[in-house]
Amino acid sequence: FWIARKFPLVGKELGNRKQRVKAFLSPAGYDLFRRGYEQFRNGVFRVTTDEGELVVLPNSALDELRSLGDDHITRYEPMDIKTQGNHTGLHAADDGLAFLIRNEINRKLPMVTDMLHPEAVTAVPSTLGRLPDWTPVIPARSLMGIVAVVIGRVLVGADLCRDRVYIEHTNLFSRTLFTCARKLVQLPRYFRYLARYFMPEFWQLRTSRRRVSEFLRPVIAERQRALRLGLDVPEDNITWTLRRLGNDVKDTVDAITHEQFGLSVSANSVTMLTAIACLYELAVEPEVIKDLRHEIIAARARHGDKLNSKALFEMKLLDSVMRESMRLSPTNATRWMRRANRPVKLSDGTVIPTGTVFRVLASPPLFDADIYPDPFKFDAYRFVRLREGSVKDPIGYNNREMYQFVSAAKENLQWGLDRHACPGRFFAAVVIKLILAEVIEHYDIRMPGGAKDKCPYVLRGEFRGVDYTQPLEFRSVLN
Ligand code: HEM
Repeated sequence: FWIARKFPLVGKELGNRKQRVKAFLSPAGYDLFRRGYEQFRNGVFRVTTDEGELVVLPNSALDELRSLGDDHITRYEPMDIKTQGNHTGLHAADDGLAFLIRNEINRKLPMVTDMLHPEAVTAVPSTLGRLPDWTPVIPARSLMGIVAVVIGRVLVGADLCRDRVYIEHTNLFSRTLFTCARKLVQLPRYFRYLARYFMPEFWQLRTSRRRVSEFLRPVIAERQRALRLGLDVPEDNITWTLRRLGNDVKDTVDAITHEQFGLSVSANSVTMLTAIACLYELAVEPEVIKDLRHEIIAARARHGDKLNSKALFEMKLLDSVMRESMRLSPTNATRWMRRANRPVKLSDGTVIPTGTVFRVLASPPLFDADIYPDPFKFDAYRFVRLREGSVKDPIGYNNREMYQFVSAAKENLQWGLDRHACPGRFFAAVVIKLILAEVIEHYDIRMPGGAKDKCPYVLRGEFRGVDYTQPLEFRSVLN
């Protein structure tokens, strides 16, 4: 609080600290970031949140911040506070996880896509079923399992990724971790070490860890035997990690279980929510669904009835829909949470003192009418036009491909930026495209009763996104 106090407060008129926290947690909270953006454009400001005073830096400061090293501004410490890594064991600076994503998944993306496509083709109809009439579906419930199976295909292989125990504990672990971390931060620091003995969430985390490692142990042992004998082995994370780590079964089971949970925490729910947000937008866009369906069928036909990497790249409308949907549901008003380990001096004279945890304003530029005309409208073709060059590029990038779904840029902080930009975004794009393609090709989607208006967005604190609790209606496309 004492460090943050030197920066101007947005929402001072809302009252004392308690009243400001209450306002932050209402829809008015989100507006504080827009007001800060308009009032201070290139200046630093602060907002009172339920987690304390949040220091917000302008997007323009990134030009200077991005040149500072990890020793100067760190991502890991504030992230570890969020996950309570010292207690839950899940640390942001996880080398194994980053290695797995950058060196295995990303390098083998065409192969990974070929592995995932059949999984999406099976998981979507087996979860949603055949729906001859319009049927209410809450996408968050159905898609969580589908995403876990599809991502699990890369982690634990074709046979295991559909196992109920595996899916249940992977999802349970992610949910429990964040509840556990939220409860821990409410406790006095010295008490947090004792919490593992009495907090039920810790028992759940331990149970999930134990169940998943018991589940993996025989598979890993069998895979090691096959590798020793030079037999053919499936390509998945179990094989990749064994090749990397060698033969120590105990460590390998621990390492793979740990990576498994690390990945599901960073990947499963955020990927699922990004995919689902598109369905809420499309529920009032039947013409766009038709165009997407043509695009999907045509791309598949060009590639021997497969949605491989090339086919996914060719589906520019789907890519545009995903980026436009993510723009309208950015979830967080700020991104790029960092802690200053030494003072940060900005060129306008502002000094961010040592120990300040700050974030960079991310969402107001996404609603800037100078960049995105009619910014609150869902325009499925917006990024198609920007990519193909049929409209002027408002930002003036060197390359129009910067308007792809996966492009990380200062004006699009949804993936972060530079060295810590999400390494999993290429994989996330593949998973989302494969699942959406399968859903869109085989199901019509609409609002309950065919209502013409889409669900209002939820605004609360830093959050802006679709209301994931609301049902949509699905109906099988009859051929
Ligand atoms: C739509 C889905 C996703 C979104 C919106 C997303 C968003 C982000 C963002 C904004 C960051 C940067 C944080 C920062 O700079 O402070 C990040 C980092 C990271 N993401 Fe993702 N992510 C997604 C999917 C995934 C997936 C599927 C994986 C794993 C395969 C993954 C793994 C990671 C990892 C390991 C980091 C840390 C990178 C580092 O510290 O260098 N993410 N993600």
